[in-house]
Amino acid sequence: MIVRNLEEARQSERLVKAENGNWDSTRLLLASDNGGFSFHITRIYEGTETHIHYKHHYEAVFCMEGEGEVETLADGKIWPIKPGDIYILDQHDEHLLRASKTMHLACVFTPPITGTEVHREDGSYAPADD
Ligand SMILES: CC(=O)NCC[C@H](N)C(=O)O
Repeated sequence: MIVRNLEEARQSERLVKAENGNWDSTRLLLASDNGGFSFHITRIYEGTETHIHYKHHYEAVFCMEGEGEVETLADGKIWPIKPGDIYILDQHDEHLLRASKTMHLACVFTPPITGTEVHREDGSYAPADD
């Protein structure tokens, strides 16, 4: 059994901030917990645009608060996102994530991330065995 608290985790190294200041993410469950997935609470700050391309991970993102949109680059489609929506990058979709109102997201990654990942130049996180 594991119990963790978001506010407590935000006071620790579990809180990771994007180098460009666009988002932060509190990694509540990680590869070291051996569950086969990781679970994060992410804030995407209002007025930001982030290029993301998880080539080595599958991610599901549930919006709890805020407002924004995802633009999938392969087809130029815009997907408005509001509380209650979930989007799933089942095709390792390259996309732009924009927040018009700071978004609070619950994110699940498989394979799990190790904890310190931030986006590389190409929008990806390093694969688990890197
Ligand atoms: C939605 C998304 O991928 N945002 C970037 C941060 C990521 N959720 C993470 O938790 O590392």
